[in-house]
Amino acid sequence: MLLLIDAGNTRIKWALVDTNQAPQLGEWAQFGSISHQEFADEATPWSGFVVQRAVVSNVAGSALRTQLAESLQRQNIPVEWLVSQAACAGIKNQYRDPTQLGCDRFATAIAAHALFPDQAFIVATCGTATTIDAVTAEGIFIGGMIAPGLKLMAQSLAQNTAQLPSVLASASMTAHFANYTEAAIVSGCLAAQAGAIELAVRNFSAMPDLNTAMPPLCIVSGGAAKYIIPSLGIPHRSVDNLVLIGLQVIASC
Ligand SMILES: Nc1ncnc2c1ncn2[C@@H]1O[C@H](COP(=O)(O)OP(=O)(O)O)[C@@H](O)[C@H]1O
Ligand SMILES: CC(C)(COP(=O)(O)O)[C@@H](O)C(=O)NCCC(=O)O
Ligand SMILES: [K+]
Repeated sequence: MLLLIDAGNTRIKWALVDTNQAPQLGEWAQFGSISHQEFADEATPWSGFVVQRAVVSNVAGSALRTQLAESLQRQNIPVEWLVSQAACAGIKNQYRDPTQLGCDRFATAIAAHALFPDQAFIVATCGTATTIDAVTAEGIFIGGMIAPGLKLMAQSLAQNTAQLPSVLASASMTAHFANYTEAAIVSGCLAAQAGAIELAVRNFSAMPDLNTAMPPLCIVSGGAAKYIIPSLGIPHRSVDNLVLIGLQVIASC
């Protein structure tokens, strides 16, 4: 089995790929996610399987990297740590320093380019942070935007004001003119998230040298996507676990 791990700043997503079955992208034998705390408490849901190698995207810092390295070493699983590069799997990374690009964003772009070849797209990953990245039909990663994630936005209001409570979104809530505080907070955060995504698509569509007749796709992923999508007023595709799909592409290179 090939183990794919996407260690984000809130959750660790994982998937097991049975490479003997020549699976399609996203066709996994097992997959799931655990919190950092669950992982710290020794939860390794992949440990019941025979794993030949692991490919890991870690953007959650060196302490988690050490925990992951030690855990995988205890299980005798060799690890390949993803580092963003200038080019890989059809993506040309135009970050000023290519290695500075979050490897989760790099893997996400690789995944979306593999799933939607010859398509320009904006890919929004709504996680701890919300990243919104632009990739041309030729696979050029132009660059992107980083904003606080939905939960971070709402928490920052609660932590930095005297009267605002801590609230979480629910999938039934959308950005609207709310008439009570909790809904007004969620609405404002949803409007900021959805508005940023819509602005990115609008601006990317207006770029003169996109040289494609097709308008860019809008692809949305990440743990908070289900809360933000109902407020999106533009055509979009919801695709989960793009980082893991990107790791699956990279592992097969
Ligand atoms: N009920 C909720 N309300 C708002 N945001 C939520 C809620 N549940 C999950 N989230 C969002 O999903 C994020 C986790 O999604 P994930 O893509 O796994 O993040 P990461 O990759 O940064 O670890 C949380 O940080 C939070 O922003
Ligand atoms: C922006 C991120 C924190 C997003 O991580 P996540 O929200 O998935 O935990 C991560 O992509 C990152 O650490 N990037 C490095 C800086 C950059 O991409 O420019
Ligand atoms: K992420």
